[in-house]
Order: sequence, then structure tokens, then C-alpha cells
Amino acid sequence: MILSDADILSRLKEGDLVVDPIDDIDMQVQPASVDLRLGTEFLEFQRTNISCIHPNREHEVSEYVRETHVDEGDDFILHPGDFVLGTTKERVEIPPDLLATVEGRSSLGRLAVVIHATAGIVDPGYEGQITLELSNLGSAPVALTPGMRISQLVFTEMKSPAARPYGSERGSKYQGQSGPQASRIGSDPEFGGDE
Ligand SMILES: Nc1ccn([C@H]2C[C@H](O)[C@@H](COP(=O)(O)OP(=O)(O)OP(=O)(O)O)O2)c(=O)n1
Repeated sequence: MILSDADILSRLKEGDLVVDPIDDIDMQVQPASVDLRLGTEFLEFQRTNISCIHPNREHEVSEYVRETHVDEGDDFILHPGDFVLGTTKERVEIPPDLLATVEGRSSLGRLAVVIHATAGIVDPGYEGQITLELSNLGSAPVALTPGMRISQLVFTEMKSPAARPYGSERGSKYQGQSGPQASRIGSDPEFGGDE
């Protein structure tokens, strides 16, 4: 069952579901979702620095991404074909009985800007900001402004709460992330990590 605006407001009031900050409830809480705003940090890929991103060489992350800060009110120009990691301004806490999905906004979709390439699930138990996989699929550069509403979160009530929610007890690698975070796939067991 998907939460309606009334359900979302009631869970936010109860306090087990957190989306923070919400500066304008009427603007951000939509009929069946909450709009999230673009944060000020971006991770850009530097393809000239390495020959290949290999999942089991996590130490290379700092060599292939560079962090850029853009103040609210300034522009980050997303060029055609670009792929950069951004972040939501809001921090979320998802209770064990809810699954959240990150979706784009139609207004940005109509400009050919997508906010995730493949990862749309925010797990029950997850706490932190959400990393956006920003791409411009169109043919004209698009200016993105930190603070603009860029994505939306939809909440689905599960049949029962997760028995082992996302979090430190299961060593979840993105729990508590702040700002855009590069992939930590190197810590997956299949690549010799200890997750
Ligand atoms: N666009 C997204 C999608 C997800 N997440 C966060 C919330 C998710 O709960 C967490 C993990 O997402 P996945 O389970 O899709 O990713 P992995 O399987 O790679 O991570 P893990 O092994 O920790 O489950 O990352 C995010 O910040 N931005």
C-alpha cells in the first residue's frame, strides 16, 4: 500500500519517518510522495585519471571522482551525456515497515534530466541523505540549482516490518551517508571486502 499525503504527514508527525528539512510542507508534500531538493555537493568523474574502474580496487575512488561544491542560487551545468553523483538536501530515516523509492520529477524528465540510472530503492531502516545518479539524456545543457526540487520519494507500507533492516547491525555500507558517496562495491564479499 502506497502512503498518501495524509499518511505521510501522520508518519512524519509520529516521528518514525523522517524527511528533514522540510521548509515548505505544502510545496514538498505531494499527493503520494515528498519532493526532495538538490544538495550543494557533486562528485564528477575524471575519466582521464585511470584506465578502468575495477570494483575490487576501492582505493581508486578518490582518483576517479572529484568533489565540487555549488552554493544555493548558483548553477551546476549538466551537459549532454554527463553522469555525476549529486545528493538530496534532505536527510531521511525510513522505518522498518516502509520501503521508499526515489523517483524523478516530470518537469525535469521533460528536460531530459534523470536522477537515477538504476538504483531507486531506499531500504527499510536506511538513514542518511540520498545519492542521486544525475544524467542529461538530452542534447542541450541544463542548469541545475542546489535547493531546487529534483526528485520525489514514494513510500510503500510492507506486509510486515523488515526482520533485518538496513543499518549497522547488518554492516550496511551506505548507512548514515552524508553528501554524494561514490560506490563502495569493493567492500562487497565477492570482491574480498568484509560486508
Ligand atoms: N539512488 C539511491 C538509492 C539508494 N541509496 C541508499 C539507500 C539504500 O538503502 C542504500 C543501498 O542501496 P542498494 O541496496 O540499492 O545498494 P547496494 O546493494 O549496493 O548496497 P548494500 O550492499 O549496502 O545493500 O543506498 C541512495 O543513497 N541513493
